[in-house]
Amino acid sequence: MSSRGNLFIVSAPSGAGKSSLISALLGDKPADMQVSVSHTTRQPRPGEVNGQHYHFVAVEEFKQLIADEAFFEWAEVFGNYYGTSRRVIEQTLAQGIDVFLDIDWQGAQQIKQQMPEAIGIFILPPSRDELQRRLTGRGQDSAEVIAARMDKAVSEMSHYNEYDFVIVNDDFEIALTDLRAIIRSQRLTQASQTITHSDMLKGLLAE
Ligand SMILES: Nc1nc2c(ncn2[C@@H]2O[C@H](COP(=O)(O)OP(=O)(O)O)[C@@H](O)[C@H]2O)c(=O)[nH]1
Ligand SMILES: Nc1ncnc2c1ncn2[C@@H]1O[C@H](COP(=O)(O)OP(=O)(O)O)[C@@H](O)[C@H]1O
Repeated sequence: MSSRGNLFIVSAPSGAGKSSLISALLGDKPADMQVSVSHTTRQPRPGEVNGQHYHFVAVEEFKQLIADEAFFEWAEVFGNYYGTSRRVIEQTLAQGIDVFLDIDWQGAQQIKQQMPEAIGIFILPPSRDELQRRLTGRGQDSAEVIAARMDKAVSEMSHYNEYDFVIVNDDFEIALTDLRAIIRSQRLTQASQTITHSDMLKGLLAE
């Protein structure tokens, strides 16, 4: 008997390292974890693949998906729309696979309202200076976009206390170990396991 997967929400200010952490976590494609691929109306960055990093869609298409109630949650971030497909999440969780949502605090609030058992994880950078360095070092955005992202970072970070867990991504390997520990501990909760109904437990507790 397989149990339902856990839903993990991972949020952070842009540049804090959440994509890197999620990629490292799912690097060798474990069968029991998947990252949700969002829809967005923003332009792809160099190297981004449609259907892999995001489903890149036009504004009209996104609005139609909203009207069709196709999204579990959606939000406007940096002037673009982003949304999480409801059907894919439901199907994946039903297969017993854990799902990771890389979404902002607005989306996290919507998910928590609909699914309070979802686990919220917030990633913080060690300092503002380091955040600026990482955004610049990534080399994917113009100076103007980076300045806008830095402005947004402070308001984004003010939502850290709405999450169940907070990870400071200073040393990458430590942050990754912390992330793995959260997932592991969540899988060991009774609610995540079918252990209470298992033959093993019946055998252990039999009079
Ligand atoms: N609410 C919501 N936010 C999303 C979704 N997908 C991505 N985001 C957030 O949108 C913000 C911008 O993402 P992106 O353009 O990829 O830039 P990045 O933050 O530099 O990786 C980040 O905070 C993401 O977590 C989504 O489906 N829903
Ligand atoms: N712990 C870390 N120390 C130094 N650089 C990091 C660390 N974590 C991530 N980075 C780098 O910072 C940049 C932003 O990381 P990224 O994962 O794209 O952030 P986000 O998805 O949160 O926007 C990338 O160039 C990444 O390699």
